[in-house]
Formats: sequence, C-alpha cells, structure tokens
Amino acid sequence: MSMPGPEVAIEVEGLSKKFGDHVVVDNLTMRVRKGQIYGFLGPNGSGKTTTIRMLCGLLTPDAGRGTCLGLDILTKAREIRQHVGYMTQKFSLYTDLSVRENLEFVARLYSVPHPEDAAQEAIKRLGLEGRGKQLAGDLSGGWKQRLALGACILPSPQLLLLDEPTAGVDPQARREFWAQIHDLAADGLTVLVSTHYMDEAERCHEIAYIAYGHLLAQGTVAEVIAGSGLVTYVVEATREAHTPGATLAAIGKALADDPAVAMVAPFGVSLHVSGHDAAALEAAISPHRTEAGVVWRQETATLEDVFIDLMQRSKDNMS
Ligand SMILES: Nc1ncnc2c1ncn2[C@@H]1O[C@H](COP(=O)(O)OP(=O)(O)OP(=O)(O)O)[C@@H](O)[C@H]1O
Repeated sequence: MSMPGPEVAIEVEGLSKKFGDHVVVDNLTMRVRKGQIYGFLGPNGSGKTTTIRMLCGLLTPDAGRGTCLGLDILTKAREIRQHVGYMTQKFSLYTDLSVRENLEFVARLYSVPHPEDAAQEAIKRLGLEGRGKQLAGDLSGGWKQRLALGACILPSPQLLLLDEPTAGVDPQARREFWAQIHDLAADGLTVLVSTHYMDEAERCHEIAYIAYGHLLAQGTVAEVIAGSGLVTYVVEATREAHTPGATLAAIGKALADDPAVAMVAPFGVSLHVSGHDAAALEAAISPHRTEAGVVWRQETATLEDVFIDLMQRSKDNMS
C-alpha cells in the first residue's frame, strides 16, 4: 500500500477481526478523505462499531493494515487516539454541573490552554450563549446533543466518531446539529458516523453498508442506489379508492411471493414494489396495473429500499 496523500484521513486494507470463532469484520478495505462525513450503516451486530474502532486504533485488527491521520493503526494507536473525539449515544457529561462548568472541566481534563476562554469560545460557536449557567441536566435533548458535541470538539480532534448522534432528537434540532457537523467538516474535521437512520445517512458525504462483517456497498448515496440495480415501482391508492388499505394489502400479498419481486413495503397510501430484473418485475405487476383505485409509477429506489434489499440478500447468502 502506498503512503496516503495529505487529503486522506483513513486508508485501510484487508482488516479482519474475530471474537472467539465469530468473524465480526472480514477483509475490509476502505478509504476516507479528510473533511469527509462518512456514515456506517447495517443491521444490529453487523460489525459497524468494531470497524470504526479498528479504523482509529481503538481496537487492534487480527489481520490487515492501514493508516489513520497518517499514523499506522497497528503501531501508533495511542497517538491516533489523542486526535479522536468520541460522542456516544449516552449523555456522558455531568448533569449537575452547568454548561460552562462542564466545558471548562473537559478543557482542563484535556489540558486545553486557557480552559475558561476555551469554554466561552465553545459556548459561542455552538450557539449556547445565554445557557452557560443552565444545568446540563435541565437542557432539552437537542441542546444536550449540542453540548456533548461541544465537549467532544474542545480538545480540537482531527477525527470525530458519532454513534447514532441524533437518536430521539426533534427534526429542527437534528437539522441544526447536522449543519454544525457540516461546518466542522468544512474546516477539515473528518467524521465517522454509525447510524440506523436514513435521514442521517443521507446527510453524509459517503456511506458504507456493512452486513455480517462484509462491506456490501460504499459511495455517495446516489452511487449506492445506482449500484444496487434495484428497480422500484410505487403503487398509490387514489382518492377514489374506497378501501385504500385493503386494496394495497391485496396487491402486496399477491406480489410478495412472486420470484421477480425482491420486496414489498407499505408507505402510507402507497406500496413500494422492488426487484432486480426489470422485465420480470414489469410482468409481475402487469396484472395489477388495471386495478381500480390505484396508480402505478416507476421511481428511483430509496436508500431504505436498497438497504433492506442488501440485508435480505446477505442474510440469504449466510443461511
Ligand atoms: N469485545 C467483544 N467481545 C466479543 N464479542 C464482541 C465484542 N465486541 C463486539 N462483539 C460482537 O461482534 C459483533 C459485532 O458487534 P458491533 O458492535 O461491531 O456491531 P454493530 O454493527 O455496531 O451493532 P449495533 O448496530 O447493534 O451497534 C456482535 O455480534 C457483538 O456481539
């Protein structure tokens, strides 16, 4: 493997990890550019956290090699860790200390010069002005996330790990949180995010889908969707349909076992029907096209369609 250029934050090749006899990550090769927001998706227990931990030296792989922030992940793990900020799902600050006290505490813990000024600067940068004296425990979920992010970036890490960062946060706070992540990335911070949420995935520059230890897809959202080869039709109940739910359910049931249909999923008054062979799928839905009270249209598969399909197929390969 050649030396990574300055624009590369992480470059790894053939990483594998076993716990006992269980291969949790199998032969993973990937590259993350500096300033990139990189999302990791996949079913529970598929190896996302293990992968992220290996990428930044928190866990030693059994096989493979690579660099993170220009440092060897096998021999320089301790140095790498000094440049990594980790925001877990669990709020890990002191609920009975104020916002300012929490930030000053973190600044002192990490020997940040001038901790009081650094805390004040973080308060300003995060739009927490006016909340400095508020107890962290009294903040709403969205503000807590913001404070946790502030604490994470106080020591000026070069790499930020986010574990489902906006679980349980309302849409506006989510949007603001992600705007901040994008600002930080624009300043050169590299961000690895593990998530189960499609909207978080869509906010990443690139994503990787991992299932049962295998990296099944990676790239931008558009590349992952295009690479899936999934053809999707949407059948929607019209206002004239007397029993839209029943009509769609009957179509769904009729199509679910057709070999041309990879999946059928209900979304409100519509169903997504997807498959891999366009002609076979077209033939499967053709008898239902003329049914009363529904309209059919072809659409680009959604990221969720693609992930469910990847998961089902990898499960089939495993069994
Ligand atoms: N230290 C460990 N010792 C033994 N097994 C482990 C250890 N860490 C993880 N595992 C196992 O490895 C597998 C992958 O775990 P990992 O946490 O990487 O998955 P994940 O994709 O992040 O899951 P989730 O979405 O549930 O957080 C799981 O079966 C888990 O139980």
